[in-house]
Amino acid sequence: MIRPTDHPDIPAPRVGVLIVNLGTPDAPDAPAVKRYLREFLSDRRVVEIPPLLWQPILRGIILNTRPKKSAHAYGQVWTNEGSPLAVHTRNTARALAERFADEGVLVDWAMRYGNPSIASRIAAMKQAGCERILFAPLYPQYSSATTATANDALFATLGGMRWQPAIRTLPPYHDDPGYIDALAESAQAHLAELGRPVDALLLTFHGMPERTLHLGDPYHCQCRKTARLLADRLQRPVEVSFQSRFGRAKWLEPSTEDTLARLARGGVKSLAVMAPGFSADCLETLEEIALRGRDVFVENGGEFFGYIPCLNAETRAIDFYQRLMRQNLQGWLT
Ligand SMILES: C=CC1=C(C)c2cc3[nH]c(cc4nc(cc5[nH]c(cc1n2)c(C)c5CCC(=O)O)C(CCC(=O)O)=C4C)c(C)c3C=C
Ligand SMILES: [Fe+2]
Ligand SMILES: [Fe+2]
Repeated sequence: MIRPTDHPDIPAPRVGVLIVNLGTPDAPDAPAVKRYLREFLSDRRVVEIPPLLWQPILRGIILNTRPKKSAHAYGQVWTNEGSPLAVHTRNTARALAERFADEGVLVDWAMRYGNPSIASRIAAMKQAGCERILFAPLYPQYSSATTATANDALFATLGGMRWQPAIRTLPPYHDDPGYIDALAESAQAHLAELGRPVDALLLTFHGMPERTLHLGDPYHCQCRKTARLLADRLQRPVEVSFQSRFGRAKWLEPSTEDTLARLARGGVKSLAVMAPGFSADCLETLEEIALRGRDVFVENGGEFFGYIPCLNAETRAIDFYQRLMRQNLQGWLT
């Protein structure tokens, strides 16, 4: 007979939470951006063109032109602590780790592309005794190009492990009342800080090729639902648009750039813009929207442009994530 006391050296199985974001270059220079873009844009979930057609375009054209341009853009938003996306994701993990410390839950973070990789952090968590892991891609809306590919990378990692941890993956939280509340409170607080009322509020989401919608990707519908719930909660109308168009295919419409120009030309003088599809500020919000988007609005006759930051690692975000993770850890916490 084996009694528990026969094995006093085996530690109790631990629970871990791994929060995941898209990934970002290690430095704001062309070689680092090239490494990052090569990995990101070679993902068949992101660019759904057969590799025999796509790889020559990627390696022959895009990786020879885009890194320099993108490195310049990254340089405009880079901080002393690193890329904004990495800084906010790390700060979120640290703040959540504190909230869960008493319960012995380990909280870590990883990136789908670049560093720290999902494989390296899963290995480290297993090493630290995590036999149960909640894998949490921080994308409010599900998309094949974000949530699904993060899950793919996780399962590829598990494929190489003899003793796998048990896994739960975080579902999208685009319509979670706690998420809508956090967005609404953030919007209200930042709108008040602007010190003046705005004529319109624009919600900009990252774009996707339109065909992904027809192929059944729920992303577009989930963005629309987030927007509708947030408008209801704020009791004000909102505009919705999709940004960051890439390549020649038709992307979801209306585009953010066109919308900024249309609003300004239509007489909107003061505008607030928010990005409820991004958990953290990054190149796409800080450079594309807060800098270039502002220019488009002003060039077309707009006068005042207020950018409302993402939830990042603000206390209201951490409060929400703590509740969300706790719900998804049900039965795993003692
Ligand atoms: C090639 C097509 C792209 C698809 C499809 C796509 C979907 C998608 N992306 C995000 C979130 C982020 N994207 C970010 C950067 C970024 N995105 C693309 C292209 C596609 N994205 C590129 C080429 C880049 C790199 C920057 C550039 O060269 O312009 C980022 C920011 C990363 C950072 O380092 O700050 C995020 C976040 C979502 C949510 C999404 C689909 C729903
Ligand atoms: Fe993107
Ligand atoms: Fe962009």
